[in-house]
Amino acid sequence: MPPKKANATNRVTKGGRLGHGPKWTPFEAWNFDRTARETIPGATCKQIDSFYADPRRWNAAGRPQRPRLPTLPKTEAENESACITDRARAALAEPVDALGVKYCYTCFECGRNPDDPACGVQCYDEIHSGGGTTGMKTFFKKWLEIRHTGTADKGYGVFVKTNGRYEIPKGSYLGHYVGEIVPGPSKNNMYLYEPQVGLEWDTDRPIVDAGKMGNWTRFMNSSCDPNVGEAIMQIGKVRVIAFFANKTLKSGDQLCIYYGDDYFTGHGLQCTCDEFEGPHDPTVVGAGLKARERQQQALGSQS
Ligand SMILES: C[S@@+](CC[C@H](N)C(=O)[O-])C[C@H]1O[C@@H](n2cnc3c(N)ncnc32)[C@H](O)[C@@H]1O
Repeated sequence: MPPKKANATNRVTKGGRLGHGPKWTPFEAWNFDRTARETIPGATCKQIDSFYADPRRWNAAGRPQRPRLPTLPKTEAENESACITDRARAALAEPVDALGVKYCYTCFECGRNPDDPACGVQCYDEIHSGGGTTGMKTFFKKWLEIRHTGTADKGYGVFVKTNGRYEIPKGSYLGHYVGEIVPGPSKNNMYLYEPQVGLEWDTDRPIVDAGKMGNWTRFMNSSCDPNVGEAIMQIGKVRVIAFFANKTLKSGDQLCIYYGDDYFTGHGLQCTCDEFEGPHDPTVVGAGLKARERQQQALGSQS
């Protein structure tokens, strides 16, 4: 029998699945003039709404496979058995990190501390299903859109819908960064985030890589005066990088975070945000500083 021809195009269909991975749903965006919708070209990136860990990547890195994150435990009973190892459970039960810093993340849904047994995976489900108090899927569809910024360097960005009738108040929870949880150190790309997320084990920090799969937050560009701040927080048992409005967001505003001092120089790039004329290094006097001040204010106002 002749060998089967590998054909990537017919293996992946819209609405189907890529291997055992998440659902294949390419991102769509408005063009710059907002006259046409386009599927983001060249995007191998799939839309997902929770973390995904590919066992093959963990195997390749010689690491034991720990969490099965694509399907979060649905019940507390399941939570106790298959999905979370004893070690990770212990880490979660003891809300102190290796440096002795007390975690003080509170759950979005129930407002409880992560070590409170009453805060469970149902909280995470609520947020994603559009239930509960936040309904993130609905929120994005209603208020935000991905649109081309009109410049090749910045590519696509996230904007408050131009036809929105309301403003998004300062302090609003906007969403959180999801992607593939990969064993660190990961092959560098433009979409890596390196917090402690979800479960922690050994001394390795899992990295959230939104290069191949992620949600709309991966399209947020960087600004030296960001209107979106981030904080590590907790939804049920899952630790997340959550985004908040630093200021009131109005129709047409682009949502921007600050990528940090090292991002642009680290990638051999320059920032071209609207805050400063022409390409610039955010660490030059005033730029990175302003972003940090704004970030501090945002974090301060949450505690
Ligand atoms: C996380 S992605 C953001 C989404 C991206 N614009 C896209 O179309 O996929 C990061 C990349 O966006 C571009 N970018 C984001 N903010 C920028 C800025 N202030 N100046 C220049 N390029 C920026 C850079 O190419 C960067 O590597």
